Amino acid sequence: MFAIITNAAKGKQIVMFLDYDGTLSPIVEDPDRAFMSSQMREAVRDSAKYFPTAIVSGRSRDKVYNFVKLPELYYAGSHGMDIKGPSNSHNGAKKDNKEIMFQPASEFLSMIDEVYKALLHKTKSIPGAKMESNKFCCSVHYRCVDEKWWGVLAEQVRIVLNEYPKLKLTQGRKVLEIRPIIKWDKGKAIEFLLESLGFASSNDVFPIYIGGRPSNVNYQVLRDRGQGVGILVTKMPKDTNARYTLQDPFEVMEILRRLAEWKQSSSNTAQRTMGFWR
Ligand SMILES: O=P(O)(O)OC[C@H]1O[C@H](O[C@H]2O[C@H](CO)[C@@H](O)[C@H](O)[C@H]2O)[C@H](O)[C@@H](O)[C@@H]1O
Repeated sequence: MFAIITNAAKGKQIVMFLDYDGTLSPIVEDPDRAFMSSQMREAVRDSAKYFPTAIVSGRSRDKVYNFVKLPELYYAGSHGMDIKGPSNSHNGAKKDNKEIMFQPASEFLSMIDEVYKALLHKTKSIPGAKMESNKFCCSVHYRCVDEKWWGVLAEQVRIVLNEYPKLKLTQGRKVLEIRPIIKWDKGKAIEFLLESLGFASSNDVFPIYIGGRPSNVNYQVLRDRGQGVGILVTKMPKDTNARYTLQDPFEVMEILRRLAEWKQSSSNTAQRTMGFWR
C-alpha cells in the first residue's frame, strides 16, 4: 500500500485527513479517557510538517483539540460542523495566513443543548448509558450498557427526538448520535478544507483520509473527486468504500511516520540535485 500511495502522490501535495477515535487513539470504554500516545502525537506532528493535516471527528472541536494538542493542525469537530484552521501554516497549503473558521450549524446550538439535557434526564436510569455533548451534536454511548437495555435506551432517545423534527439520529460504534438535519457532514468538511487550502479544482493534490467507519461519506468524497485514497482502520474485513485498510492505530502511526520520512528524503534529494547544478 505504501509504495502505491507514494507513487500516486509523486509531484502532488498530500493533504492528510485523520479521524480521532479508533484511528489515533484506541477505542476505550470511557470516551473521556480516549488518550493518544505521545509517539502518535509525534507522528501526527511529523505529518503536519510536510502535509496540511486535519483531524475530522464527531467529537467537539475543543475536546478533540485537548486530546491532540497540536496547534499546527486543522480541526473539524462535531462531524465537520465546526472547522478551524491554524493561524499560520507552511506545509504545502497554497493559501496561507488566512485563518479558516466555519460553523454551518450554529443556529442549532441551543436546540442541541436542550436535547442533550433532555436525554441526560431520560437516560440516567439506564445502567452504563453515558451522554456526551459534542457542541453541534451529541452522543448517547451504550458501550457499557447491557444488551438487554439497548431497546429501552433506543426508545428513550426516539421519544425525545420525536419533539425535534430538525434533528436526526445516526449510529456509530456503540453510540447513537443526534445531529441537525443540515446537508453537512465530514465529507463536506473535507471538501471545504481542500477548497480553503486552494485545491478546489486542482489536479496537484492527493488527499488521504484515514478513518474508523466502514461506510463513510469521507471515502466517497475522494472517490468522487477521483483523487487520493481512503483507508479504513479495522481488524475485521468490512464492507467499505475505502480503498485500503489498516489494522489499528499502531499501523496508522507507522504509515504517518513513513510518509513524512519519504517526503523529507525526497525534498533532500531535490535540494541536493539543485545544489549539484548550481
Ligand atoms: O469521529 P467518529 O469516528 O465518527 O466517531 C464519533 C464518536 O467517537 C467517540 O466515540 C467512540 O470512541 C469512544 C472512545 O474510544 C468509545 O467509547 C465509543 O464507543 C465510540 O463510539 C465519541 O466519544 C463520540 O461522541 C462520537 O460520536
